[in-house]
Amino acid sequence: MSGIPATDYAAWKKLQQIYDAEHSRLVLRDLFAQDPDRFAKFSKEYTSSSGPDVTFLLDYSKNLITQPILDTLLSLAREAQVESFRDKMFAGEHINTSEDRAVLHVALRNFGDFSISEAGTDEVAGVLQHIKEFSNAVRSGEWKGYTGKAIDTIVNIGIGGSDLGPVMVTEALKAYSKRDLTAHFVSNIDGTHISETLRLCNPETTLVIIASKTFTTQETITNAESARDWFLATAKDKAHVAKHFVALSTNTPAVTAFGIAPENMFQFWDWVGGRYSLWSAIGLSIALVIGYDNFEQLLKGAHAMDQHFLTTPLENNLPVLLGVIGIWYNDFYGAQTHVLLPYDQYLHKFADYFQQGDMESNGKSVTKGGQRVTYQTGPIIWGAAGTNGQHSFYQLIHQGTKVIPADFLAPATTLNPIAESKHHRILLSNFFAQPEALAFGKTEEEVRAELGPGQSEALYKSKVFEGNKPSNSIMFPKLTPATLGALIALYEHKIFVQGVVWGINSFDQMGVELGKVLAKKILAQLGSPTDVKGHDSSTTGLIHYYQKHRQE
Ligand SMILES: O=P(O)(O)OC[C@H]1O[C@@](O)(CO)[C@@H](O)[C@@H]1O
Repeated sequence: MSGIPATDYAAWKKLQQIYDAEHSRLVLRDLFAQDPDRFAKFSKEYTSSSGPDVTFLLDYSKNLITQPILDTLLSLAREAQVESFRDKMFAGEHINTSEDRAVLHVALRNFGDFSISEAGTDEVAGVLQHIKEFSNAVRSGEWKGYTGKAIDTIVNIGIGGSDLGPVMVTEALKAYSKRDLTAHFVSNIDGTHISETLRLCNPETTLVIIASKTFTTQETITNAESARDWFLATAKDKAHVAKHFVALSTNTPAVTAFGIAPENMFQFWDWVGGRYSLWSAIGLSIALVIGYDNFEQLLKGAHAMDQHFLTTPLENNLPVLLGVIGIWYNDFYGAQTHVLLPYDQYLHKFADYFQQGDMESNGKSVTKGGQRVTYQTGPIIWGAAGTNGQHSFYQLIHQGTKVIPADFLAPATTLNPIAESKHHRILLSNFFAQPEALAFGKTEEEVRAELGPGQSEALYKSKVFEGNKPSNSIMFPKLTPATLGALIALYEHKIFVQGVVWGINSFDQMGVELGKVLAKKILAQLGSPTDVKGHDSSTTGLIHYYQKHRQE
Protein backbone atom coordinates (compact mmCIF):
# COMPACT_ATOMS: atom_id res chain seq x y z
CA MET A 1 0.00 0.00 0.00
CA SER A 2 1.55 3.24 -1.19
CA GLY A 3 0.04 5.52 1.43
CA ILE A 4 -0.81 8.07 -1.23
CA PRO A 5 -4.18 9.74 -0.50
CA ALA A 6 -6.69 8.32 -2.96
CA THR A 7 -7.88 11.78 -3.92
CA ASP A 8 -4.45 12.43 -5.47
CA TYR A 9 -5.14 9.97 -8.26
CA ALA A 10 -6.17 11.33 -11.66
CA ALA A 11 -8.69 8.49 -11.96
CA TRP A 12 -10.26 9.50 -8.64
CA LYS A 13 -10.67 13.06 -9.88
CA LYS A 14 -12.18 11.77 -13.12
CA LEU A 15 -14.59 9.53 -11.23
CA GLN A 16 -15.74 12.52 -9.23
CA GLN A 17 -16.38 14.41 -12.46
CA ILE A 18 -18.26 11.46 -13.93
CA TYR A 19 -20.33 11.07 -10.77
CA ASP A 20 -21.18 14.78 -10.63
CA ALA A 21 -22.13 14.86 -14.30
CA GLU A 22 -23.81 11.51 -14.75
CA HIS A 23 -25.07 9.90 -11.54
CA SER A 24 -28.59 11.28 -11.94
CA ARG A 25 -28.78 9.67 -15.36
CA LEU A 26 -27.55 6.26 -14.26
CA VAL A 27 -30.88 4.41 -14.14
CA LEU A 28 -30.81 0.63 -14.23
CA ARG A 29 -34.17 0.41 -15.99
CA ASP A 30 -32.71 2.50 -18.80
CA LEU A 31 -29.28 0.85 -18.82
CA PHE A 32 -30.87 -2.58 -19.28
CA ALA A 33 -33.41 -1.31 -21.83
CA GLN A 34 -30.64 0.28 -23.87
CA ASP A 35 -28.44 -2.82 -23.92
CA PRO A 36 -29.95 -6.31 -24.18
CA ASP A 37 -26.46 -7.70 -23.70
CA ARG A 38 -25.85 -5.94 -20.41
CA PHE A 39 -25.89 -9.15 -18.37
CA ALA A 40 -23.41 -10.79 -20.74
CA LYS A 41 -21.11 -7.78 -20.58
CA PHE A 42 -21.20 -7.37 -16.81
CA SER A 43 -21.02 -10.93 -15.56
CA LYS A 44 -18.14 -13.39 -15.32
CA GLU A 45 -17.99 -17.11 -14.72
CA TYR A 46 -15.08 -18.13 -12.51
CA THR A 47 -13.45 -21.55 -12.95
CA SER A 48 -10.65 -22.73 -10.71
CA SER A 49 -7.32 -23.19 -12.44
CA SER A 50 -6.01 -25.79 -10.00
CA GLY A 51 -7.13 -28.13 -7.28
CA PRO A 52 -10.77 -29.15 -6.89
CA ASP A 53 -13.23 -27.94 -9.50
CA VAL A 54 -14.88 -24.73 -8.39
CA THR A 55 -17.08 -22.60 -10.58
CA PHE A 56 -19.31 -19.70 -9.77
CA LEU A 57 -21.05 -16.87 -11.60
CA LEU A 58 -20.53 -13.24 -10.63
CA ASP A 59 -23.29 -11.04 -12.01
CA TYR A 60 -22.37 -7.39 -11.50
CA SER A 61 -24.76 -6.05 -14.16
CA LYS A 62 -27.20 -4.61 -11.61
CA ASN A 63 -24.63 -1.99 -10.62
CA LEU A 64 -24.82 1.73 -11.35
CA ILE A 65 -21.98 1.51 -13.84
CA THR A 66 -21.31 1.87 -17.53
CA GLN A 67 -18.26 0.52 -19.31
CA PRO A 68 -16.53 3.93 -19.21
CA ILE A 69 -17.16 4.12 -15.47
CA LEU A 70 -15.84 0.61 -14.93
CA ASP A 71 -12.81 1.38 -17.09
CA THR A 72 -12.11 4.45 -14.96
CA LEU A 73 -12.51 2.43 -11.77
CA LEU A 74 -10.00 -0.07 -13.13
CA SER A 75 -7.70 2.82 -14.01
CA LEU A 76 -7.91 3.85 -10.38
CA ALA A 77 -6.77 0.38 -9.34
CA ARG A 78 -3.86 0.61 -11.78
CA GLU A 79 -2.90 4.09 -10.66
CA ALA A 80 -2.95 2.94 -7.03
CA GLN A 81 -0.59 0.12 -8.04
CA VAL A 82 -2.91 -2.63 -6.87
CA GLU A 83 -1.05 -5.18 -9.02
CA SER A 84 2.34 -4.15 -7.70
CA PHE A 85 1.24 -4.30 -4.06
CA ARG A 86 -0.52 -7.60 -4.69
CA ASP A 87 2.76 -8.99 -5.98
CA LYS A 88 4.55 -7.61 -2.91
CA MET A 89 2.06 -9.39 -0.65
CA PHE A 90 2.52 -12.71 -2.42
CA ALA A 91 6.30 -12.24 -2.35
CA GLY A 92 6.28 -11.85 1.42
CA GLU A 93 7.27 -8.19 1.53
CA HIS A 94 6.44 -6.49 4.82
CA ILE A 95 3.45 -4.54 3.57
CA ASN A 96 2.09 -4.40 7.11
CA THR A 97 4.44 -1.49 7.64
CA SER A 98 3.32 -0.39 11.12
CA GLU A 99 4.17 -3.84 12.53
CA ASP A 100 6.95 -4.58 10.02
CA ARG A 101 5.32 -7.84 9.05
CA ALA A 102 4.57 -9.76 5.91
CA VAL A 103 0.95 -10.57 5.09
CA LEU A 104 0.96 -14.17 4.00
CA HIS A 105 -2.34 -15.92 4.61
CA VAL A 106 -1.86 -17.06 1.00
CA ALA A 107 1.17 -19.06 2.19
CA LEU A 108 -1.10 -21.10 4.46
CA ARG A 109 -2.83 -22.56 1.41
CA ASN A 110 0.07 -22.46 -1.04
CA PHE A 111 0.08 -25.88 -2.57
CA GLY A 112 3.41 -25.39 -4.22
CA ASP A 113 2.83 -22.63 -6.74
CA PHE A 114 4.14 -19.50 -5.06
CA SER A 115 7.81 -19.22 -4.05
CA ILE A 116 7.66 -17.42 -0.72
CA SER A 117 10.78 -16.94 1.40
CA GLU A 118 9.43 -15.53 4.69
CA ALA A 119 10.57 -17.37 7.82
CA GLY A 120 8.02 -19.97 8.84
CA THR A 121 6.45 -20.49 5.45
CA ASP A 122 8.51 -23.66 5.12
CA GLU A 123 6.89 -24.96 8.30
CA VAL A 124 3.30 -24.71 7.04
CA ALA A 125 3.28 -28.24 5.65
CA GLY A 126 4.48 -29.60 8.98
CA VAL A 127 1.70 -27.88 10.89
CA LEU A 128 -0.86 -29.12 8.39
CA GLN A 129 0.47 -32.64 8.89
CA HIS A 130 0.15 -32.22 12.66
CA ILE A 131 -3.43 -30.99 12.20
CA LYS A 132 -4.14 -33.98 9.95
CA GLU A 133 -2.72 -36.55 12.35
CA PHE A 134 -4.35 -35.03 15.40
CA SER A 135 -7.78 -34.55 13.84
CA ASN A 136 -7.71 -38.08 12.46
CA ALA A 137 -6.76 -39.45 15.88
CA VAL A 138 -9.58 -37.59 17.63
CA ARG A 139 -12.20 -38.37 14.98
CA SER A 140 -11.26 -42.07 14.89
CA GLY A 141 -11.44 -42.45 18.65
CA GLU A 142 -7.73 -43.29 18.82
CA TRP A 143 -7.11 -40.19 20.96
CA LYS A 144 -8.49 -40.99 24.42
CA GLY A 145 -9.34 -38.86 27.39
CA TYR A 146 -7.92 -39.48 30.88
CA THR A 147 -10.52 -42.18 31.62
CA GLY A 148 -9.89 -43.94 28.34
CA LYS A 149 -12.96 -42.62 26.55
CA ALA A 150 -12.97 -41.13 23.06
CA ILE A 151 -13.52 -37.41 22.54
CA ASP A 152 -17.09 -36.50 21.55
CA THR A 153 -17.01 -32.77 22.25
CA ILE A 154 -14.64 -29.95 21.40
CA VAL A 155 -14.70 -26.49 22.94
CA ASN A 156 -12.81 -23.86 20.96
CA ILE A 157 -11.95 -20.93 23.22
CA GLY A 158 -10.97 -17.87 21.21
CA ILE A 159 -12.27 -14.50 20.10
CA GLY A 160 -12.19 -12.36 16.95
CA GLY A 161 -10.17 -14.09 14.27
CA SER A 162 -9.59 -17.01 16.63
CA ASP A 163 -13.32 -17.65 16.74
CA LEU A 164 -15.23 -16.12 13.84
CA GLY A 165 -13.53 -18.10 11.08
CA PRO A 166 -13.96 -21.51 12.72
CA VAL A 167 -17.56 -20.64 13.64
CA MET A 168 -18.47 -19.47 10.15
CA VAL A 169 -16.80 -22.37 8.35
CA THR A 170 -18.07 -25.13 10.65
CA GLU A 171 -21.57 -23.71 10.27
CA ALA A 172 -21.20 -23.36 6.51
CA LEU A 173 -19.91 -26.91 6.10
CA LYS A 174 -22.13 -28.59 8.67
CA ALA A 175 -23.34 -30.95 5.96
CA TYR A 176 -19.78 -32.30 5.78
CA SER A 177 -19.37 -32.67 9.54
CA LYS A 178 -18.96 -35.69 11.79
CA ARG A 179 -22.37 -35.62 13.41
CA ASP A 180 -21.33 -37.41 16.60
CA LEU A 181 -18.65 -34.82 17.40
CA THR A 182 -20.17 -31.72 18.99
CA ALA A 183 -18.36 -28.41 18.61
CA HIS A 184 -18.83 -25.45 20.91
CA PHE A 185 -17.24 -22.03 20.50
CA VAL A 186 -16.66 -19.84 23.52
CA SER A 187 -15.49 -16.27 22.90
CA ASN A 188 -17.10 -13.74 25.24
CA ILE A 189 -15.54 -12.93 28.61
CA ASP A 190 -19.09 -12.84 29.96
CA GLY A 191 -19.11 -15.83 32.32
CA THR A 192 -22.40 -16.86 30.79
CA HIS A 193 -20.64 -17.99 27.64
CA ILE A 194 -18.24 -20.48 29.25
CA SER A 195 -20.74 -21.47 31.97
CA GLU A 196 -23.58 -22.29 29.60
CA THR A 197 -21.17 -24.22 27.38
CA LEU A 198 -19.49 -26.29 30.06
CA ARG A 199 -22.93 -27.34 31.33
CA LEU A 200 -23.16 -29.31 28.10
CA CYS A 201 -19.76 -30.97 28.38
CA ASN A 202 -18.37 -34.08 30.05
CA PRO A 203 -14.75 -33.46 31.17
CA GLU A 204 -13.89 -37.08 30.38
CA THR A 205 -14.78 -36.73 26.69
CA THR A 206 -14.15 -33.04 26.02
CA LEU A 207 -11.20 -31.51 24.19
CA VAL A 208 -10.53 -27.83 24.91
CA ILE A 209 -8.80 -25.86 22.15
CA ILE A 210 -7.25 -22.59 23.30
CA ALA A 211 -7.04 -20.49 20.16
CA SER A 212 -5.07 -17.29 20.45
CA LYS A 213 -2.45 -15.84 18.14
CA THR A 214 -0.88 -13.78 20.95
CA PHE A 215 -1.96 -16.02 23.83
CA THR A 216 -2.42 -12.83 25.83
CA THR A 217 -6.02 -11.93 24.98
CA GLN A 218 -7.75 -11.35 28.31
CA GLU A 219 -11.04 -12.97 27.33
CA THR A 220 -9.43 -16.10 25.95
CA ILE A 221 -6.90 -16.68 28.74
CA THR A 222 -9.54 -16.08 31.42
CA ASN A 223 -11.95 -18.47 29.72
CA ALA A 224 -9.16 -21.00 29.28
CA GLU A 225 -8.23 -20.81 32.99
CA SER A 226 -11.88 -21.35 33.96
CA ALA A 227 -12.13 -24.29 31.58
CA ARG A 228 -8.99 -25.78 33.12
CA ASP A 229 -10.42 -25.30 36.62
CA TRP A 230 -13.65 -26.98 35.51
CA PHE A 231 -11.71 -29.91 34.09
CA LEU A 232 -9.42 -30.36 37.12
CA ALA A 233 -12.39 -30.21 39.48
CA THR A 234 -13.23 -33.65 38.10
CA ALA A 235 -9.94 -34.96 36.76
CA LYS A 236 -7.90 -33.72 39.77
CA ASP A 237 -4.48 -34.66 38.35
CA LYS A 238 -2.79 -31.92 36.28
CA ALA A 239 -1.14 -34.64 34.24
CA HIS A 240 -4.51 -35.25 32.61
CA VAL A 241 -4.54 -31.73 31.11
CA ALA A 242 -2.32 -32.99 28.29
CA LYS A 243 -5.09 -35.25 27.02
CA HIS A 244 -7.77 -32.58 26.98
CA PHE A 245 -6.12 -29.22 26.20
CA VAL A 246 -4.34 -28.06 23.07
CA ALA A 247 -3.20 -24.59 22.03
CA LEU A 248 -3.15 -22.75 18.72
CA SER A 249 -0.73 -19.83 18.88
CA THR A 250 2.41 -18.01 17.78
CA ASN A 251 3.48 -17.60 21.42
CA THR A 252 5.21 -20.80 22.55
CA PRO A 253 6.49 -19.44 25.89
CA ALA A 254 3.00 -18.33 26.93
CA VAL A 255 1.50 -21.65 25.88
CA THR A 256 4.10 -23.54 27.89
CA ALA A 257 3.54 -21.29 30.89
CA PHE A 258 -0.16 -22.10 30.74
CA GLY A 259 0.76 -25.76 31.13
CA ILE A 260 0.25 -27.07 27.65
CA ALA A 261 2.91 -29.38 26.34
CA PRO A 262 4.76 -28.33 23.15
CA GLU A 263 3.50 -31.45 21.37
CA ASN A 264 -0.05 -30.20 22.00
CA MET A 265 0.63 -26.82 20.45
CA PHE A 266 -0.19 -26.03 16.84
CA GLN A 267 1.95 -23.12 15.73
CA PHE A 268 1.43 -20.27 13.35
CA TRP A 269 3.33 -17.09 12.63
CA ASP A 270 3.16 -13.32 12.97
CA TRP A 271 2.56 -12.94 9.23
CA VAL A 272 -0.86 -14.50 9.74
CA GLY A 273 -3.35 -11.80 10.63
CA GLY A 274 -5.95 -12.88 13.17
CA ARG A 275 -8.81 -12.12 10.78
CA TYR A 276 -7.02 -14.09 8.06
CA SER A 277 -6.09 -17.08 10.23
CA LEU A 278 -8.76 -19.75 9.69
CA TRP A 279 -6.41 -21.36 7.13
CA SER A 280 -3.74 -21.77 9.84
CA ALA A 281 -3.65 -23.78 13.05
CA ILE A 282 -6.67 -21.69 14.07
CA GLY A 283 -8.53 -23.97 11.68
CA LEU A 284 -7.94 -27.03 13.87
CA SER A 285 -11.56 -27.02 15.04
CA ILE A 286 -12.63 -26.93 11.39
CA ALA A 287 -10.50 -29.99 10.58
CA LEU A 288 -11.88 -31.77 13.63
CA VAL A 289 -15.47 -31.07 12.62
CA ILE A 290 -15.34 -31.65 8.84
CA GLY A 291 -12.26 -33.83 8.63
CA TYR A 292 -8.81 -32.96 7.36
CA ASP A 293 -9.57 -33.87 3.73
CA ASN A 294 -12.42 -31.37 3.60
CA PHE A 295 -10.24 -28.78 5.38
CA GLU A 296 -7.65 -29.29 2.67
CA GLN A 297 -10.34 -28.83 0.00
CA LEU A 298 -11.19 -25.51 1.67
CA LEU A 299 -7.54 -24.47 1.46
CA LYS A 300 -7.23 -25.59 -2.16
CA GLY A 301 -10.36 -23.71 -3.16
CA ALA A 302 -8.84 -20.56 -1.69
CA HIS A 303 -5.48 -21.28 -3.34
CA ALA A 304 -7.04 -21.37 -6.79
CA MET A 305 -8.69 -18.00 -6.09
CA ASP A 306 -5.26 -16.73 -5.01
CA GLN A 307 -3.90 -17.79 -8.38
CA HIS A 308 -6.80 -16.03 -10.12
CA PHE A 309 -6.16 -12.84 -8.15
CA LEU A 310 -2.42 -13.02 -8.81
CA THR A 311 -2.50 -13.74 -12.53
CA THR A 312 -5.72 -12.37 -14.03
CA PRO A 313 -5.76 -9.01 -15.82
CA LEU A 314 -7.67 -6.40 -13.81
CA GLU A 315 -10.67 -6.23 -16.13
CA ASN A 316 -11.38 -9.91 -15.51
CA ASN A 317 -10.08 -10.07 -11.95
CA LEU A 318 -13.05 -10.77 -9.69
CA PRO A 319 -11.63 -9.41 -6.38
CA VAL A 320 -10.60 -6.26 -8.26
CA LEU A 321 -14.03 -5.85 -9.86
CA LEU A 322 -15.81 -6.27 -6.51
CA GLY A 323 -13.30 -3.95 -4.86
CA VAL A 324 -13.51 -1.03 -7.27
CA ILE A 325 -17.30 -1.27 -7.68
CA GLY A 326 -17.53 -1.11 -3.88
CA ILE A 327 -15.36 2.04 -3.93
CA TRP A 328 -17.73 3.62 -6.47
CA TYR A 329 -20.57 3.45 -3.93
CA ASN A 330 -18.50 4.02 -0.80
CA ASP A 331 -16.63 7.07 -2.02
CA PHE A 332 -18.82 8.64 -4.67
CA TYR A 333 -22.39 7.58 -3.89
CA GLY A 334 -21.90 8.12 -0.17
CA ALA A 335 -22.88 4.58 0.79
CA GLN A 336 -21.86 3.94 4.38
CA THR A 337 -22.47 0.21 4.45
CA HIS A 338 -22.34 -2.92 2.36
CA VAL A 339 -24.75 -5.77 3.02
CA LEU A 340 -24.00 -9.47 2.50
CA LEU A 341 -27.08 -11.59 1.85
CA PRO A 342 -26.38 -15.30 1.49
CA TYR A 343 -29.47 -17.23 0.44
CA ASP A 344 -28.18 -20.34 2.19
CA GLN A 345 -28.83 -21.02 5.87
CA TYR A 346 -25.45 -22.71 6.15
CA LEU A 347 -23.88 -19.30 5.39
CA HIS A 348 -25.75 -17.49 8.13
CA LYS A 349 -22.47 -16.45 9.77
CA PHE A 350 -20.88 -15.20 6.54
CA ALA A 351 -21.62 -11.53 7.21
CA ASP A 352 -20.56 -11.83 10.87
CA TYR A 353 -17.22 -13.18 9.69
CA PHE A 354 -16.59 -10.37 7.26
CA GLN A 355 -17.56 -7.76 9.81
CA GLN A 356 -14.16 -8.41 11.33
CA GLY A 357 -12.48 -9.29 8.04
CA ASP A 358 -13.46 -6.04 6.34
CA MET A 359 -14.03 -3.58 9.16
CA GLU A 360 -10.91 -4.47 11.17
CA SER A 361 -8.88 -4.30 7.94
CA ASN A 362 -10.19 -1.11 6.41
CA GLY A 363 -11.73 0.75 9.35
CA LYS A 364 -8.81 3.17 9.25
CA SER A 365 -8.59 6.97 8.89
CA VAL A 366 -4.85 7.49 8.48
CA THR A 367 -2.90 6.52 5.37
CA LYS A 368 0.29 4.50 5.51
CA GLY A 369 1.99 7.82 4.93
CA GLY A 370 0.49 9.13 8.19
CA GLN A 371 -2.03 11.50 6.61
CA ARG A 372 -5.62 11.78 7.90
CA VAL A 373 -7.83 10.72 4.99
CA THR A 374 -10.33 13.19 3.52
CA TYR A 375 -12.51 10.46 2.03
CA GLN A 376 -14.47 7.44 3.19
CA THR A 377 -12.59 4.22 3.83
CA GLY A 378 -13.94 0.88 5.06
CA PRO A 379 -17.70 0.35 4.83
CA ILE A 380 -19.86 -1.03 7.61
CA ILE A 381 -20.43 -4.67 6.81
CA TRP A 382 -23.66 -6.34 7.85
CA GLY A 383 -26.16 -8.89 6.66
CA ALA A 384 -28.18 -12.01 7.32
CA ALA A 385 -29.20 -15.18 5.57
CA GLY A 386 -32.03 -14.95 3.09
CA THR A 387 -34.97 -15.14 3.33
CA ASN A 388 -34.83 -14.01 6.99
CA GLY A 389 -33.46 -10.57 6.14
CA GLN A 390 -36.56 -9.93 4.03
CA HIS A 391 -38.64 -10.06 7.17
CA SER A 392 -36.33 -7.82 9.10
CA PHE A 393 -34.50 -4.99 7.30
CA TYR A 394 -35.38 -5.21 3.61
CA GLN A 395 -38.00 -2.49 4.07
CA LEU A 396 -35.19 -0.02 4.58
CA ILE A 397 -33.14 -1.37 1.69
CA HIS A 398 -36.10 -1.11 -0.68
CA GLN A 399 -37.72 2.15 0.45
CA GLY A 400 -35.29 3.80 2.82
CA THR A 401 -33.18 6.86 2.08
CA LYS A 402 -29.80 5.15 2.03
CA VAL A 403 -27.71 3.65 -0.76
CA ILE A 404 -26.95 0.11 0.39
CA PRO A 405 -24.95 -1.96 -2.09
CA ALA A 406 -25.88 -5.60 -1.64
CA ASP A 407 -24.19 -8.89 -2.44
CA PHE A 408 -26.54 -11.82 -2.93
CA LEU A 409 -25.09 -15.34 -2.85
CA ALA A 410 -26.81 -18.68 -3.43
CA PRO A 411 -26.17 -22.30 -4.45
CA ALA A 412 -28.05 -23.63 -7.46
CA THR A 413 -28.43 -26.95 -5.65
CA THR A 414 -29.41 -27.41 -2.04
CA LEU A 415 -27.71 -29.92 0.27
CA ASN A 416 -31.13 -30.58 1.81
CA PRO A 417 -33.63 -31.35 -1.00
CA ILE A 418 -36.53 -31.80 1.41
CA ALA A 419 -39.99 -31.90 -0.18
CA GLU A 420 -38.40 -32.58 -3.55
CA SER A 421 -36.48 -29.28 -3.26
CA LYS A 422 -39.66 -27.23 -3.00
CA HIS A 423 -38.01 -25.23 -0.19
CA HIS A 424 -35.00 -24.52 -2.37
CA ARG A 425 -37.12 -23.34 -5.30
CA ILE A 426 -38.93 -20.93 -2.99
CA LEU A 427 -35.61 -19.75 -1.55
CA LEU A 428 -34.13 -19.17 -5.00
CA SER A 429 -37.26 -17.45 -6.28
CA ASN A 430 -36.60 -14.86 -3.58
CA PHE A 431 -32.87 -14.79 -4.38
CA PHE A 432 -33.75 -13.87 -7.97
CA ALA A 433 -36.63 -11.52 -7.13
CA GLN A 434 -35.02 -9.32 -4.51
CA PRO A 435 -32.20 -7.91 -6.70
CA GLU A 436 -34.76 -7.46 -9.51
CA ALA A 437 -37.06 -5.49 -7.20
CA LEU A 438 -34.16 -3.45 -5.86
CA ALA A 439 -32.88 -2.64 -9.34
CA PHE A 440 -36.10 -1.89 -11.19
CA GLY A 441 -38.61 -0.98 -8.47
CA LYS A 442 -42.17 -0.02 -9.18
CA THR A 443 -43.12 3.37 -10.65
CA GLU A 444 -45.96 5.55 -9.42
CA GLU A 445 -47.68 4.91 -12.74
CA GLU A 446 -47.51 1.18 -12.13
CA VAL A 447 -48.81 1.67 -8.59
CA ARG A 448 -51.79 3.76 -9.76
CA ALA A 449 -52.59 1.19 -12.44
CA GLU A 450 -52.42 -1.56 -9.83
CA LEU A 451 -54.51 0.21 -7.14
CA GLY A 452 -56.90 1.95 -9.44
CA PRO A 453 -58.43 5.39 -8.82
CA GLY A 454 -59.79 6.72 -5.58
CA GLN A 455 -56.92 5.93 -3.25
CA SER A 456 -55.18 8.60 -1.20
CA GLU A 457 -52.15 10.27 -2.69
CA ALA A 458 -50.18 9.15 0.33
CA LEU A 459 -51.04 5.52 -0.35
CA TYR A 460 -49.96 5.77 -3.96
CA LYS A 461 -46.68 7.38 -2.92
CA SER A 462 -46.01 4.87 -0.13
CA LYS A 463 -46.19 1.98 -2.57
CA VAL A 464 -43.67 3.37 -5.01
CA PHE A 465 -40.32 1.53 -5.16
CA GLU A 466 -37.73 3.94 -6.52
CA GLY A 467 -35.49 1.03 -7.48
CA ASN A 468 -32.05 1.76 -8.88
CA LYS A 469 -30.58 0.00 -5.85
CA PRO A 470 -27.34 -1.75 -6.79
CA SER A 471 -26.38 -5.36 -6.17
CA ASN A 472 -24.02 -8.14 -7.13
CA SER A 473 -25.25 -11.72 -7.39
CA ILE A 474 -23.00 -14.74 -6.96
CA MET A 475 -24.30 -18.21 -7.81
CA PHE A 476 -22.43 -21.48 -7.47
CA PRO A 477 -23.51 -25.07 -8.24
CA LYS A 478 -23.32 -26.32 -4.64
CA LEU A 479 -21.78 -25.23 -1.32
CA THR A 480 -18.65 -27.38 -1.02
CA PRO A 481 -15.48 -26.86 1.05
CA ALA A 482 -13.55 -25.75 -2.03
CA THR A 483 -16.28 -23.36 -3.16
CA LEU A 484 -16.41 -21.81 0.30
CA GLY A 485 -12.64 -21.44 0.29
CA ALA A 486 -12.78 -19.65 -3.03
CA LEU A 487 -15.53 -17.29 -1.87
CA ILE A 488 -13.71 -16.38 1.34
CA ALA A 489 -10.50 -15.70 -0.59
CA LEU A 490 -12.48 -13.65 -3.11
CA TYR A 491 -13.64 -11.31 -0.35
CA GLU A 492 -10.24 -11.28 1.38
CA HIS A 493 -8.65 -10.02 -1.82
CA LYS A 494 -11.49 -7.54 -2.43
CA ILE A 495 -10.65 -6.04 0.98
CA PHE A 496 -6.98 -5.93 0.00
CA VAL A 497 -7.75 -4.07 -3.25
CA GLN A 498 -9.79 -1.43 -1.44
CA GLY A 499 -7.12 -0.91 1.21
CA VAL A 500 -4.49 -0.31 -1.47
CA VAL A 501 -6.65 2.26 -3.25
CA TRP A 502 -7.38 4.06 0.03
CA GLY A 503 -3.67 4.07 0.89
CA ILE A 504 -4.25 2.51 4.31
CA ASN A 505 -2.67 -0.41 6.14
CA SER A 506 -5.32 -3.13 6.06
CA PHE A 507 -3.30 -5.45 8.27
CA ASP A 508 -2.79 -3.84 11.64
CA GLN A 509 -5.50 -3.07 14.20
CA MET A 510 -4.37 -0.24 16.42
CA GLY A 511 -7.99 0.72 17.02
CA VAL A 512 -8.64 -2.21 19.34
CA GLU A 513 -5.98 -1.18 21.87
CA LEU A 514 -7.32 1.91 23.71
CA GLY A 515 -10.48 0.22 24.98
CA LYS A 516 -8.46 -2.67 26.32
CA VAL A 517 -6.10 -0.35 28.21
CA LEU A 518 -8.96 1.64 29.77
CA ALA A 519 -10.79 -1.56 30.70
CA LYS A 520 -7.72 -2.89 32.48
CA LYS A 521 -7.43 0.40 34.41
CA ILE A 522 -11.10 0.27 35.45
CA LEU A 523 -10.92 -3.43 36.30
CA ALA A 524 -8.18 -2.68 38.82
CA GLN A 525 -10.42 -0.05 40.45
CA LEU A 526 -13.66 -2.06 40.51
CA GLY A 527 -12.43 -4.28 43.28
CA SER A 528 -10.97 -1.56 45.49
CA PRO A 529 -12.96 -0.05 48.39
CA THR A 530 -11.81 3.44 47.57
CA ASP A 531 -13.83 5.51 45.14
CA VAL A 532 -12.88 5.36 41.49
CA LYS A 533 -10.70 8.22 40.32
CA GLY A 534 -9.50 9.66 37.06
CA HIS A 535 -12.66 9.30 35.02
CA ASP A 536 -15.28 11.63 33.58
CA SER A 537 -18.56 12.05 35.45
CA SER A 538 -20.37 9.63 33.13
CA THR A 539 -17.95 6.75 33.57
CA THR A 540 -17.75 7.48 37.30
CA GLY A 541 -21.55 7.63 37.57
CA LEU A 542 -21.97 4.32 35.78
CA ILE A 543 -19.38 2.64 37.99
CA HIS A 544 -21.11 4.04 41.08
CA TYR A 545 -24.44 2.57 39.89
CA TYR A 546 -22.75 -0.80 39.43
CA GLN A 547 -21.18 -0.64 42.88
CA LYS A 548 -24.55 0.31 44.43
CA HIS A 549 -26.53 -2.45 42.73
CA ARG A 550 -24.08 -5.32 42.34
CA GLN A 551 -25.14 -8.38 44.27
CA GLU A 552 -22.40 -10.91 43.51
O1 LIG B 1 -5.94 -14.53 18.54
P1 LIG B 1 -5.71 -13.50 19.61
O2 LIG B 1 -4.29 -13.05 19.71
O3 LIG B 1 -6.28 -13.97 20.92
O4 LIG B 1 -6.53 -12.17 19.17
C1 LIG B 1 -7.92 -12.29 19.06
C2 LIG B 1 -8.46 -11.08 18.34
O5 LIG B 1 -8.20 -9.87 19.06
C3 LIG B 1 -8.08 -8.79 18.15
O6 LIG B 1 -9.07 -7.88 18.44
C4 LIG B 1 -6.71 -8.14 18.27
O7 LIG B 1 -6.55 -7.77 19.63
C5 LIG B 1 -8.26 -9.38 16.75
O8 LIG B 1 -7.50 -8.76 15.79
C6 LIG B 1 -7.88 -10.82 16.96
O9 LIG B 1 -8.39 -11.67 15.97
